[in-house]
Amino acid sequence: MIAVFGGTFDPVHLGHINMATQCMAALKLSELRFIPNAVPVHKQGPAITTEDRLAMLQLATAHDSRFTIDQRELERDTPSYSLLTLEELKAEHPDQALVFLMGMDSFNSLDKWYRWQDIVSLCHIVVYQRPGDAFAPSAALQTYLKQAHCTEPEHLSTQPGGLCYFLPGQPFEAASSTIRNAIKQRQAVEPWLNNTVLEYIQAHQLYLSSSDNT
Ligand SMILES: Nc1ncnc2c1ncn2[C@@H]1O[C@H](COP(=O)(O)OP(=O)(O)OP(=O)(O)O)[C@@H](O)[C@H]1O
Ligand SMILES: O=C(O)c1ccc[n+]([C@@H]2O[C@H](COP(=O)([O-])O)[C@@H](O)[C@H]2O)c1
Repeated sequence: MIAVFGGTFDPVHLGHINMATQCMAALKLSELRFIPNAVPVHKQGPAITTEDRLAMLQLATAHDSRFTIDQRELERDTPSYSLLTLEELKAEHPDQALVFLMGMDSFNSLDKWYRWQDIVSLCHIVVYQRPGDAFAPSAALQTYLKQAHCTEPEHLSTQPGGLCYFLPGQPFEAASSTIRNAIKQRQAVEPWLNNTVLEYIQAHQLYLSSSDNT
């Protein structure tokens, strides 16, 4: 199975690392690829440089060699459509099932993604709970779930894509936008960040400027 975790990671936080860790355990993965995007489709562009986002992702994932970083979206200057990335991965690994990990807020808006129905047939979707984001599928997502909902993670490796699994686990309250705002207001952000990421943010004075996006 090829499992990927796409995000803006601006910055990567412990909520991301928590869900990635839970996903690796539940799906018995030998690798989970973080895929930082370059040009987010549905939100403002990152507040900091690609180099800084990538450096923090490297620091936050360094403790586990099963976490890898796939930089392909950073090399494109067009919108970071997940379908393109998944199609490339499928072409590279035609015999492997594909898994895309996301939080509940992403799942609730999945039917707004570019060619979402092609995405959900190409890969399995694995969803993690997020505090403040209740399960709220649209009618289109409910229809998808009628045939896609899967309760056994073992089933994911038995077919190439098309299933949706809700990963159990403790929700973790953290959001990159909250962290960026807190830093700008000189408030504490320690509970949400890996120590090395916090040190990097402080050393490079990230997210302090009022010109940074929030
Ligand atoms: N605390 C969390 N719990 C569950 N899922 C999360 C959490 N934080 C992020 N995610 C999920 O991780 C993916 C990447 O998230 P992203 O990098 O945009 O971080 P974010 O915290 O949502 O950022 P922002 O606050 O700027 O919107 C998304 O699918 C999102 O739903
Ligand atoms: O392909 C799309 O239309 C699409 C729309 C919204 C989000 N995504 C992807 O979903 C992942 C999480 O997005 P975000 O905005 O929460 O960082 C990230 O990999 C995005 O590129 C993809």
